[in-house]
Amino acid sequence: MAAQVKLYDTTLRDGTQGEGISLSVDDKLKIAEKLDQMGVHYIEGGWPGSNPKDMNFFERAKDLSLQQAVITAFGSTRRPDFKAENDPNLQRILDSGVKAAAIFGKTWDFHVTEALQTTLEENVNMIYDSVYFLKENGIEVIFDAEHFFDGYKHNARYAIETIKAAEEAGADCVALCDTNGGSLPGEIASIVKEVKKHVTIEVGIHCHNDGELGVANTLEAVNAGAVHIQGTINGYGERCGNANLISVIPNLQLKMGIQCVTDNQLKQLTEASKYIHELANQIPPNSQPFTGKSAFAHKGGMHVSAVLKHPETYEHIEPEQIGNERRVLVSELAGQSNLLFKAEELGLSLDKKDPAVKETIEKMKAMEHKGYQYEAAEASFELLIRNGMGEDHDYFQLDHFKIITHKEKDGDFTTEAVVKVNIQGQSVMTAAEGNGPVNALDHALRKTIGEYYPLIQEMYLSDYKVRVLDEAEATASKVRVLIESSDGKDTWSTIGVSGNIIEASWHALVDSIRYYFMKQQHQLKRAEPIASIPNAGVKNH
Ligand SMILES: CC(=O)SCCNC(=O)CCNC(=O)[C@H](O)C(C)(C)COP(=O)(O)OP(=O)(O)OC[C@H]1O[C@@H](n2cnc3c(N)ncnc32)[C@H](O)[C@@H]1OP(=O)(O)O
Ligand SMILES: CC(=O)C(=O)O
Repeated sequence: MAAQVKLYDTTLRDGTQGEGISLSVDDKLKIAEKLDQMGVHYIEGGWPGSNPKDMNFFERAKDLSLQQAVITAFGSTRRPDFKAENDPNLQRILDSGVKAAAIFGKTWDFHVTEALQTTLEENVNMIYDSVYFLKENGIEVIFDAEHFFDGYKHNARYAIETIKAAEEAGADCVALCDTNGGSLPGEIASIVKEVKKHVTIEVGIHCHNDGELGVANTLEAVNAGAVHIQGTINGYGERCGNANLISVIPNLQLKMGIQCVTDNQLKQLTEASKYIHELANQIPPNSQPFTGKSAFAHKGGMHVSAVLKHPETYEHIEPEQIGNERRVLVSELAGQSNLLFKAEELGLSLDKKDPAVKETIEKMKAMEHKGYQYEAAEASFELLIRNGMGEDHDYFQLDHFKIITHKEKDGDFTTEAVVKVNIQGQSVMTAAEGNGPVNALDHALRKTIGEYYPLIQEMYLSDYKVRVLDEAEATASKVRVLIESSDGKDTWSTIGVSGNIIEASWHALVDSIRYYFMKQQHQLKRAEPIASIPNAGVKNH
């Protein structure tokens, strides 16, 4: 179905004006390809008059084979008292070889006299001449009416005069900008409606998010007749960012019935959002609406119970429509529905009436009260459920461990750990060194049980996090250790809590190994029977 509105993405220009966002030319090209696949109609690649990187982007973008998106260059109107044909900024736009350009001009009288320091009349001429010059050179022109809403509120007559000058000079579209991001939805709607009485060309919208209304203001503008929609992926942009297209698109399509991309493109939204976060070196916020990890994550037992009966009880759309998924979290706020959902997800057949359901929930709540947080440690939680169902994954039992840390004045810091465990009735003891207590403990435990379970060599610790649970108690407080492990293919997280960081680490470490052995049970071979090894039973290194 044909699009009823046009999506204009400015991630590569306004998005990079956001603090901490910097993209290489390669990144920009990859993002441009992704935006095209997503169904975006215009991709603002940068400002050719600003820097050599942006110029290089336009040069290399000529080799992209895009399905539909038009690469667009950004720039400003000519400088006061310059001829448009002599203005270096406008010249760079022509040099970039684009078919479309967005140029911004002043529409707020205060900005004309105070920032540009020119006359109101000269500013109108700057707009007219610049648009005319680009149109004369065969370029589609979008006039970005900078500060339009603030300008309109201060001097409506002048603001309208500026956009009429752009229209008369041949602009194809006038995009009304809420540059300072402070307007309210009602103001946006009434001003867009008013503008539509004065111009006949396409009206567009470009909102910033300073009042956290970037998306709402954009949707209001569309309701009032705007058909050209500017925004950025994930809402990157100057100060608090721009209207987030990742939210604008599904709101338009699924709530307002305004077609802008195909249903298949809509399903790529979550993947596209993450991909662009990755290239921009940003950690995706879990709570990002629509595409965040938590956008369809249900934690409260009451919610889970209802969602399992009818998802729409606590979901505003079906997560699959935008390529996201429903998740159920486990915590002290869980009810039996959370547990049953998780069990099913894990392929465990657990009946609602099974006493293990109630017992496991009670045990989990008691552990959470001690400081455990299973939401972040799904492997430990799986062990807890399986344990509740009567499964035994106790591959070894601790007898004791000792850790000695040695530091000499101005000398090296060394740590040794000795671990003694029982494996299938045998007692085994090993020592190992490490660069700290947890590392030494990990090495010693691996050596000890490695003789029996060589599989342990396949897994390793990939992340280790410690959180002090009651900072007020200082060194007497509890610590929560979260360990992430991997075998190069999968990762899993386990947890330990104790008043002692080493004991907390031990619990997380042991859960990690148990979980891996449980998952790889088919490969879990035991080494030579210990009785055949001379002096078997106790090994001292
Ligand atoms: C609302 C927006 O987001 S607009 C986009 C803002 N983005 C950026 O600024 C990023 C890219 N900018 C740059 O690389 C640089 O600012 C450049 C190359 C464009 C200009 O650099 P410089 O020539 O050193 O000027 P500088 O940045 O200090 O100031 C901007 C000048 O443009 C003028 N100007 C501002 N808006 C306009 C306009 N719409 N039309 C013409 N001139 C303008 C300013 O009055 C100022 O002129 P002045 O130097 O005579 O005071
Ligand atoms: C043009 C632009 O980025 C703005 O006015 O915010």
